[in-house]
Order: sequence, then structure tokens, then C-alpha cells
Amino acid sequence: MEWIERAPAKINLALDVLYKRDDYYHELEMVMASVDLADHLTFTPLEEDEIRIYTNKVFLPVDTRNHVYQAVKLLKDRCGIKKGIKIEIDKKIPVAAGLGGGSTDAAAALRALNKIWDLQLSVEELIAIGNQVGSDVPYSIVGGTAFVSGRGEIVRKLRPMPSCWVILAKPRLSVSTKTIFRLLAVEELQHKPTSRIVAQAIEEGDYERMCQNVGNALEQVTFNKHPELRKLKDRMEKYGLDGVTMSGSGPTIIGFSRNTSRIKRVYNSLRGFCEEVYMVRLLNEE
Ligand SMILES: C[C@@](CO)(OP(=O)(O)O)[C@H](O)COP(=O)(O)OP(=O)(O)OC[C@H]1O[C@@H](n2ccc(N)nc2=O)[C@H](O)[C@@H]1O
Ligand SMILES: Nc1ncnc2c1ncn2[C@@H]1O[C@H](COP(=O)(O)OP(=O)(O)O)[C@@H](O)[C@H]1O
Repeated sequence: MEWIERAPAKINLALDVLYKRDDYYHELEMVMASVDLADHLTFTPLEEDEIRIYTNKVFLPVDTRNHVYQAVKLLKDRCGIKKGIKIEIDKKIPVAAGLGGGSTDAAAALRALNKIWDLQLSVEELIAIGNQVGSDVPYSIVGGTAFVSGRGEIVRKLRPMPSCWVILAKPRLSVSTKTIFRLLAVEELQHKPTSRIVAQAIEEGDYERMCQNVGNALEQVTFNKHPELRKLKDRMEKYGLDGVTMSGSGPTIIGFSRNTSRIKRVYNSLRGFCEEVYMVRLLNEE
């Protein structure tokens, strides 16, 4: 028996950093949504008690460093599972891009194995396991449009985002989330928090207000390190998108439009000088 689970990429419409915590993580408020750029995980049960991972991206680790491996190991230990599993990860989401690829793969593995092994764990129980793998995994277990806070483990579902096109522009550079948070001096942030306004706009189905308030506190740090990203964002703003911001710790810059011919023009223009460009829809929209 084979089981296939889809693992969609996430975007951060808003990301505010409230303060640095005593555990060295940061207290965040974010608005996140899932888009239809996705990895696919294929699960095949094994008789031997082993976790075997394969992926089409040769540079990705398939051992204990893979987020999927970590999630499966925690799940097996928690539930006393002695069976094995083979997992083939077909990666489509760019790696280290601010699109949550590793986290969504880990969440997909937890969701799928909860069914395959008939563990009957609740979403809260899966979130508690996912939180040990990474801060973005709890959101990825739930998916869709959500207000996310704490370290990332408090997930409140929002109404589906107003329907629109999303452009994802990923230049040829990878960003380490850990490095960006290390370089962040919260007291020097000039960013005005907007997550609550964006969440409210979504609840009211107000597309324009949502777009006007997208923003990301980490831009200040990531743009300082990679000034070409500021230029990319400026260029996307000039193309007449309704809202432009960075996703996660970067480097992917995202933009919104409801106008299909405009988004196609933006897509074609960006492809000239940006390594990877995607024109995507939201996974669940109003
Ligand atoms: C910034 C965000 C926004 O969605 O996304 P990405 O850029 O990774 O996509 C996430 O919060 C990233 O989540 P995730 O990538 O799972 O982070 P983790 O592995 O838990 O942490 C990586 C590093 O980021 C820092 N970190 C992460 C989350 C948080 N609330 N405070 C932090 O300071 C910590 O230094 C940690 O060592
Ligand atoms: N299944 C996985 N998919 C992608 N990256 C993974 C995976 N497992 C571990 N990683 C590691 O996680 C790091 C962050 O990758 P990723 O999750 O794509 O970043 P981001 O959250 O910024 O989009 C990379 O250095 C990568 O080697």
C-alpha cells in the first residue's frame, strides 16, 4: 500500500517580532497562508523497523538532519511504533527560501502517519510533536489562513484569504533563519506591527486593506545582509502589484494581484533576472 500526502508551501503576509525571550527564541505575531506550490511525500510501509528517506534534491540530507526524519522518529517514540516506513519526498518548494519547505514536509509526515498507523492523535497532539521539530511545523499541521503567535506554536484559524494571485520571486541565494534572528536587534526595529490589522482585514474579506498592510520585521535584517533584495522589492512595487513583502526570513519576495494579465506580465518580467519565479493561487480562498 502507498499513501501520498501533499505538503504545501506557506507565505507570511505579516511577520512582527514582539521581543526576544529568555529561551533565545523570539515572540512573534504572523499571518500565514498556504499556496498551491507543494512537495509530495509518498509513504510505503516497511517490515523492518527503519526510517528510509529519499528525495529528488540531491543536496538535502536524508538522515537525522532531515525534518521529516526527526518528525517520524518523535512520532514513533511517542506512540511506541516498531514498524518502519519508506518516504520519498518529491521537492518542488525551493529550499531555505522563507517558504517553510522542511516544516511542511515534517507536518505532512505527521498527518499521514497518524492515518497510516491509525494512531488517532488529535491536532493538538500532533502540534506538540511538530513543535519539537521546528517553530513553523505547528502552523503547517493546520495549514490554510491563520494567525500564528508565540514561538509559532499558537495557531488560530482565520477565514480563507480573499482570492487573488500570488507571485513568488526567489533570487539565487539561500537565507539561514537562524542567522537572520541572530543578527536581529529588536530594540532597533523600525517596523510597525501589522499582523493584527492584516488578520482583521482577512476576517472582513477586505482585500485592499489586507494588501496595504502586508509587512515583515525581518526585512530590515535580511535586506541589510542582501541589498539586492531591497531592489527586487522596489521593482515589484513599481510593477503595480497590490501589496509586496518578504516571506519568512527571506529571500523570497511575494506580491499580490487580482488582475490575471498584470500578474502574467509581472511573472514574465521577473523571470528575466530572478532565478525562480512562481505564479500561484491560495490553497483555500474565499
Ligand atoms: C521565520 C519563519 C516565519 O514563518 O519562517 P522561515 O523563514 O524559516 O520560513 C519561522 O518563524 C521560522 O521557523 P523554523 O524555520 O521552523 O524555525 P526553527 O527551526 O524553530 O528555528 C530556527 C532559528 O530561528 C530562530 N527563531 C525561530 C523562531 C522564533 N520564534 N524565534 C527565533 O528566534 C532561532 O534562533 C532558531 O534557532
Ligand atoms: N525535508 C526538508 N526540506 C527542505 N529542507 C530541509 C528538509 N529537511 C531538512 N532541511 C534543512 O532545513 C533548512 C531550511 O530549509 P527550508 O525548510 O526549506 O527553509 P525555510 O523555512 O526558510 O523555507 C535547510 O538548510 C535544509 O537543509
